[in-house]
Amino acid sequence: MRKPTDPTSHQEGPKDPTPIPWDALEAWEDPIPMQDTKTLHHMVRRSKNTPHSTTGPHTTPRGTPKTPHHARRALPIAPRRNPISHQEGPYDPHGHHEGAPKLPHHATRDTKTRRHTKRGPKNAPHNTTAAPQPPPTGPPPAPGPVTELRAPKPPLLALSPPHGGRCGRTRGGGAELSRAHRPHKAGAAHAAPRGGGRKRGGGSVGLGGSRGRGMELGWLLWGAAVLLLLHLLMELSPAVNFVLRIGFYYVLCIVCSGLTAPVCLLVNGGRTVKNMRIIKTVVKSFKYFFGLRFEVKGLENFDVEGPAIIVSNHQSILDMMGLMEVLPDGCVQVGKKELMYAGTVGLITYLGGVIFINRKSTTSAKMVMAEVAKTMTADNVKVWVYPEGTRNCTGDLLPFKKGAFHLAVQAQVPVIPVVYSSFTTFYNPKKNLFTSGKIKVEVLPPIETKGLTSDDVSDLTDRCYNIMRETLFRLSGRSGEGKDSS
Ligand SMILES: CCCCC/C=C\C/C=C\CCCCCCCC(=O)SCCNC(=O)CCNC(=O)[C@H](O)C(C)(C)COP(=O)(O)OP(=O)(O)OC[C@H]1O[C@@H](n2cnc3c(N)ncnc32)[C@H](O)[C@@H]1OP(=O)(O)O
Ligand SMILES: CCCCCCCC/C=C\CCCCCCCC(=O)OC[C@@H](O)COP(=O)(O)O
Repeated sequence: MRKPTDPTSHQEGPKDPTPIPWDALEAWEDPIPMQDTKTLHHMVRRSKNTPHSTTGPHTTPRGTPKTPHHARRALPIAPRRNPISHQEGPYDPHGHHEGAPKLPHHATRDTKTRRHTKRGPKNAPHNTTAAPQPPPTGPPPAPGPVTELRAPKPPLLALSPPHGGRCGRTRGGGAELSRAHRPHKAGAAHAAPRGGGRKRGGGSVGLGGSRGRGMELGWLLWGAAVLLLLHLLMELSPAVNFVLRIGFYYVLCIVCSGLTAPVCLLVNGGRTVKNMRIIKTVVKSFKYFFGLRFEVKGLENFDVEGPAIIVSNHQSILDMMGLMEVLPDGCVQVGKKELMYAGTVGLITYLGGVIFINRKSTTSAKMVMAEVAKTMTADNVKVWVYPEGTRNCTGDLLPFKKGAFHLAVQAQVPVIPVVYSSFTTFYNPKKNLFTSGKIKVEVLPPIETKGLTSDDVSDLTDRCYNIMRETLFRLSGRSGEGKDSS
């Protein structure tokens, strides 16, 4: 591993190739990826250094990429290769699954079918208890060695393979379970409680349908009454309206993230910017729930050759909808690292390749940004930064932080400003205002940074700020304002 002699030298601009400050990056806390990549790193080291490991060959999954864990943490945006050490060979997220711990699937089946053993053959080959088992379908599963059962958890990138592996086994297991249930249903129907039989498999027709229909009607009426009450409360109280609408947005984000994460894992195999396409498709439907409309101009300005830094104003958590409305392909966002802990939302942002920064540590944030500057060109990604650094729903811009502009100058890539009109007419948490509304979005022409150095960053920041502020006021119907600001 390459070690720098001067960990602060990354600030010196593009002409001075920056050594990666490995030590400081190691110190950067990043629990979700760290946990997994540490395991990975540990496994890689052990397999390299101790080929005759006492824990056996299964402790290191075959196909594990030989990648420094901090490197993958910084910008793991290219799906099949190590985003920093590009020379280190192809990165195959699916490779882990070959070595993933394999539970002998009869273990799962045994616990679930023990109740139905009367119909099984007396000498079921894999049964270790006194009770016989139902006949196995297909070849009898071979229990793995103890070391397999104790193999370390595979890294997050290997949670769910796109082909075979766990998916295949799960399907098989499911089929056997349903077969195992059949004799139970047929033979013990008389012992089942009445309600249970009725609820499953369309039993309501045969078993007192009118009472079942009455209950269903009751539930429907209750549901309708609750909805009506909520509607009335929302009409009468702006606070209730706000809480319910924003609460619904949270629930939507959490639920959709939870549902989308497995899809991302199955389709793309792990953390990759490609997942953003899937996330975008889902999030683009959210606006219909809230009566929001977007009027977008200037999308052609995204068509720059190669990577770029996109900067935009940040008004609310609702910005996710606006972001996904225009997000170009191959673009990741810079986000605060606290997002990682937001349950399923944290998972989906992680899978989408969001670059997490620690706002409480300037040094750490700057180092992550410097790392991104190096890798974004090689990986050909665009990086979306909110230069205000926090949400601001006042209808104006906060002063810009300079991280995005340092990044652009270091990578010598253009800055593309994107401006969203003010939300204040339809969204204001202080006034409990959240109604439907129209948002105007304008993608402005790219600002070149070729030949600029770190000395030019302040000017670049001011230039961008002024253009964006002027545009914000124009889009928000406050023309004439903001022209003289600096
Ligand atoms: C399927 C259903 C899904 C449901 C929906 C769920 C999810 C959607 C999925 C994905 C979307 C995710 C979107 C995530 C969006 C998240 C948004 C945010 O989190 S915004 C907050 C985080 N972002 C930022 O803060 C970026 C802006 N900040 C900066 O750029 C900062 O500069 C910084 C790099 C963070 C550092 O900030 P800090 O306050 O610590 O320092 P200063 O800015 O004051 O800088 C100090 C000093 O250093 C110089 N500097 C800054 N950066 C650099 C650099 N890279 N290199 C060199 N020098 C640097 C700076 O100029 C200052 O010096 P001086 O004063 O002399 O100029
Ligand atoms: C197990 C823990 C469960 C935690 C529950 C999770 C709660 C969060 C769930 C859904 C919220 C959806 C948010 C979508 C992403 C929003 C990104 C965003 O806009 O973050 C704000 C950040 O830019 C600036 O933060 P601050 O203004 O500085 O603050």
